Amino acid sequence: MADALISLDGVEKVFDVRRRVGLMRREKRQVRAVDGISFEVARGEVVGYIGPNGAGKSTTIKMLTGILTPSGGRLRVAGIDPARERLRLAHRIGVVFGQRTTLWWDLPLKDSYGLMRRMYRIPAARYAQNLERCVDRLDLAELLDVPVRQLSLGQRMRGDIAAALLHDPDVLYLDEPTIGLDVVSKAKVRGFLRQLNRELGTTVLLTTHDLQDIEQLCERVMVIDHGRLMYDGRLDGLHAAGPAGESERTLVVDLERESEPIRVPGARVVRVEGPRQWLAFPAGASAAPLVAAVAARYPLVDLSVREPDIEDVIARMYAGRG
Ligand SMILES: Nc1ncnc2c1ncn2[C@@H]1O[C@H](COP(=O)(O)OP(=O)(O)OP(=O)(O)O)[C@@H](O)[C@H]1O
Repeated sequence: MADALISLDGVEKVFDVRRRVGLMRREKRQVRAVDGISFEVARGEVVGYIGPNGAGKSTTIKMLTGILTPSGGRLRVAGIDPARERLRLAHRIGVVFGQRTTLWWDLPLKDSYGLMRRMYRIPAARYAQNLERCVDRLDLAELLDVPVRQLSLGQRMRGDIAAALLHDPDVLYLDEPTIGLDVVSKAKVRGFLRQLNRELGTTVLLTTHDLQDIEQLCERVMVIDHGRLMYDGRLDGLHAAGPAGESERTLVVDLERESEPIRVPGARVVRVEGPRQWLAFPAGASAAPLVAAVAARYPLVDLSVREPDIEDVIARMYAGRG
């Protein structure tokens, strides 16, 4: 990739773990948290990095920030080896951990930002401009004088995102940025990130368990499991990556009244709740003949088609390859 901002080549991270077995004995064991991962991210991309608990996502992000040193392989961010030049890298990246704040708990938001300004030696004009943009777009004006500990989770998250952007990073790492937020706050955060990428071309690497984050923000996803890359490509391609023929869509049918499970060719009933029934059919097949068949034989009130759930598809992908 000519314009790769992030590149990993066979990156590994092995942890030595000591475990007590019985009363006296200790057992030494190695955990391969990241097991030979290679990928590149171009400037301006928004990439989702997803996988089940313990897959190795946080370990990868920690290596990309220089917090952890890889056990093997080669890694570069903006041309910098993160573990060797962590401080230089800090000026080029922004990091937001959903579960943890980088702000000073007892200080008003604006004082935290002032400290960031000094830490990163941000020139006054640039600082003023970046702060104004974040305050405006993230709705922070009313919150600047409030100590961080008094902010709600959604407000605190917006405050954290602003803090990560004051020094104009090329790359933003987001680890679960919408975890625990209500629907309105999630929408605000996602909207801001889309705008940030569109207007400033900031490259984003996003770790999340919320598949709506991925659907609304990322054109490309990488799926990691047991420290290995299982999939790297477009989101819609994930469906095709599942075991052949298993990806399904669902026809949700509302009948006039409760009835026996619907019987039509090419679909099977997977759930019944009162007058509502769910019929699964192959994702590649057209819904039209199915809808016609149901409408011809059953008294209908309403119909809708549900696309395959990405979480299901990923689960199936793991099951198929595991
Ligand atoms: N400091 C450490 N010492 C020992 N083992 C670790 C350490 N950090 C992570 N691991 C192990 O490495 C593996 C990958 O963990 P990691 O936190 O990267 O997963 P994750 O994909 O971020 O999971 P989650 O979605 O739960 O945050 C797990 O088996 C974990 O127990």
